[in-house]
Amino acid sequence: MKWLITGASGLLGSALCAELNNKHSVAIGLINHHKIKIDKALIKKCDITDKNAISHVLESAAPTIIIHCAALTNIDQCETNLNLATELHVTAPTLMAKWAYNNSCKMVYISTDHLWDGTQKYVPETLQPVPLNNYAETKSNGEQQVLAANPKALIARTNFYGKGLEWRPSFSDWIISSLQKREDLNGYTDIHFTPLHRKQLINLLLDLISLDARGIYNVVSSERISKYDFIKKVATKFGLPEEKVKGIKSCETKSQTPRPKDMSLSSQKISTFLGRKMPSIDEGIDDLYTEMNG
Ligand SMILES: NC(=O)C1=CN([C@@H]2O[C@H](COP(=O)(O)OP(=O)(O)OC[C@H]3O[C@@H](n4cnc5c(N)ncnc54)[C@H](OP(=O)(O)O)[C@@H]3O)[C@@H](O)[C@H]2O)C=CC1
Ligand SMILES: Cc1cn([C@H]2C[C@H](O)[C@@H](COP(=O)(O)OP(=O)(O)O[C@H]3O[C@@H](C)C(=O)[C@@H](O)[C@H]3O)O2)c(=O)[nH]c1=O
Repeated sequence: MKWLITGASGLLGSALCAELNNKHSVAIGLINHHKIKIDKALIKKCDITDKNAISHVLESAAPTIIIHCAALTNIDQCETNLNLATELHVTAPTLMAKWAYNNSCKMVYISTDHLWDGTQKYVPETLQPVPLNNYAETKSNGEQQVLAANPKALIARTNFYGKGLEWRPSFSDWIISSLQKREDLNGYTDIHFTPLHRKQLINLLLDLISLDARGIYNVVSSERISKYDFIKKVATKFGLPEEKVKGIKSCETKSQTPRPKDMSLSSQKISTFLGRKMPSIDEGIDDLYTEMNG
């Protein structure tokens, strides 16, 4: 199999390329501004807002699977640069999805838990998105257009953490480095999510792909947790000063961009499809501990 991973210099894409190499597949990773070396992966620079550049890569690489991880993940920047968010979340993946459909290639679109107004918990795949911001709006449009162009595509809605990159610290890096420096941390008690450790996410994605899953799947943990409780759990596991973590309501900090409060997704569909329960929060944090200390 020949894999094409967009966003190979990002949190998910870099780890995916590394994992695929462990499994003896050919992985081509696309980057834009940040150079990265990944053992045995072929890394190419390609600005995916350039349609000709994408078409050239697709024709010359001829992948059998595309995993679209590239995105504008800074939510505030999506508010000020709707065009770029639309290019990355809608236009480029739709072009890839069409190519994939015509060339017997599997298309996978990585989506998010950010698509609703945050008033419901454990949201199932069937609930119509209610986007609160440009990030959510463009990711939701991207899902729809990719599926319209390619009904065999897989859309994976997720939220994940894990060791970050020099230029891209992750949510868990933020927690660990702040507490290591004994800085105070404000953890939101009113924002809930169902995150996975990135390694778990990658294993689940590979399982879904091997079974040719199509349509929308939530790829999330089995448990919902507040950001505050998650931060406290990480602190406990890593032996960091828990007393530095303060519980606050998200409205107590100034955020320019509206964000959903409850982002928890239901894991029922994927559990039924794969025939197993999704990981718990503690299992994910154990994996984080192994990753950071292994
Ligand atoms: N991180 C998270 O907490 C969550 C992420 N997601 C989704 O998961 C996916 C992966 O996210 P994550 O790994 O965090 O993303 P990152 O922000 O870590 O990485 C973004 C990637 O997109 C690439 N990129 C940006 N602009 C372009 C461009 N014009 N042309 C080519 N590549 C470009 C970047 O390349 P470069 O740096 O080289 O410019 C980088 O490799 C995304 O679809 C995101 O929406 C969903 C839920 C939570
Ligand atoms: C969670 C949290 C964040 N913060 C701060 C840190 C950070 O700079 C800012 C935004 O936090 P987050 O990065 O968690 O939130 P956000 O930017 O909303 O992260 C999102 O990323 C994208 C890509 C997604 O797809 C989402 O689902 C979501 O995880 O708020 C706190 O002060 N306390 C907290 O408890």
